[in-house]
Amino acid sequence: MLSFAKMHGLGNDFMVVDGVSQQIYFTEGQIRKLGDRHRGIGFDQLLLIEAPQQPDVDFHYRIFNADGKEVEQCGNGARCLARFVRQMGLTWKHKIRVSTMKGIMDLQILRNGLVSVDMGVPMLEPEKIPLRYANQETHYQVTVDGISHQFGAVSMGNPHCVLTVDDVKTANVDAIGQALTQHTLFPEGANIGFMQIVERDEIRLRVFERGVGETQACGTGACASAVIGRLQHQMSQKVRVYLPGGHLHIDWPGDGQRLKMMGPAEFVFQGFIEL
Ligand SMILES: N[C@@H](CCC[C@H](N)C(=O)O)C(=O)O
Repeated sequence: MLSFAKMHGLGNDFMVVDGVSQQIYFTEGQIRKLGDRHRGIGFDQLLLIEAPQQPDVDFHYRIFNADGKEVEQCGNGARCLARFVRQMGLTWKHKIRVSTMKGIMDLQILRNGLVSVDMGVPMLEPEKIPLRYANQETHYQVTVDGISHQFGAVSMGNPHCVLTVDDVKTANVDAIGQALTQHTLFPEGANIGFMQIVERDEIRLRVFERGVGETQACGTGACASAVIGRLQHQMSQKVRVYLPGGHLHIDWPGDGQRLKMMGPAEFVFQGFIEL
C-alpha cells in the first residue's frame, strides 16, 4: 500500500508522496490513472519527495503533470512540499532547501503559516525557455486562428508564455491555451498565462497549464506574469496576483535578480492506495 497526502495551493491540487520512507517508481500510465478525477484520486500534479542527491540539500523534489509527464518546476507544489515534510516528521526545519530537475530552491515556513519560496532568477533568453524565436526580450507575436497575439515568454525553471488581456473573465483561455501549449514555437510545450493588469501592483491571471489544462492557480505562472508585467507594463517590484483559487504575493526587483513568491499551502486528507 502506498501512503500519500492530498494537498492544494489555492486549489491547484496535488497527490504528495513520501519517496524517502517508501521505495516507489511510477509509470506514466499509473500517474494518469491516479490523476483521473472520476476513477482515481484526482490531481493537477503528483509530487514525489525523495532523499537528497547532493550535499547541503534536504530533499529532491520531482513533479509529474496529470498527463504522466515529468516536468521541471511547480511553485504551488513547492509550498505544499514544505508543509508536507514537516507534518510527516521528515524534518523539523522551517527553512528547507530542495533540488529540482533545474536547480536548487529555498523554502521557508513563516510564523503565519504561509510559505515563502525563493524561485531563483527568471530566464528570458529564448534558448533557455525554450522558445523558437530570435531574442526580442519581452515582445513576441503569434497568430492563432487568424488572430495575432503579442506575448512575453520566460522560464521559471519551466516554460511560460504570457498574454495580456483586457478582461480575464472573457479571455478565450481554453481555445488559445490548447493552441499554444504545444505550439511549434515551444519545443518543450509551455504554460499559457492570460494576464489582466488591474493596478501597478495587482494582476488578475488565469493559466492553461501544460499537461493539465486550466487550473485554479499556477504558482510559476503567477511569477511569470509578475516578470512580464514588470518588463512590458512597468509594474511594481511587489505585486499581488489574483488567480481563480486565491492570491499570491510576488516580489521581483528586476532583470537578473531572484524572485520570491509567498502564499498558502493546505492539507486535504491523507490516505493509502494500492497501485
Ligand atoms: N501548477 C504549477 C506548475 C506545474 C507544472 C506545469 N504544468 C508545467 O508543465 O510546467 C505551479 O504552481 O507552478
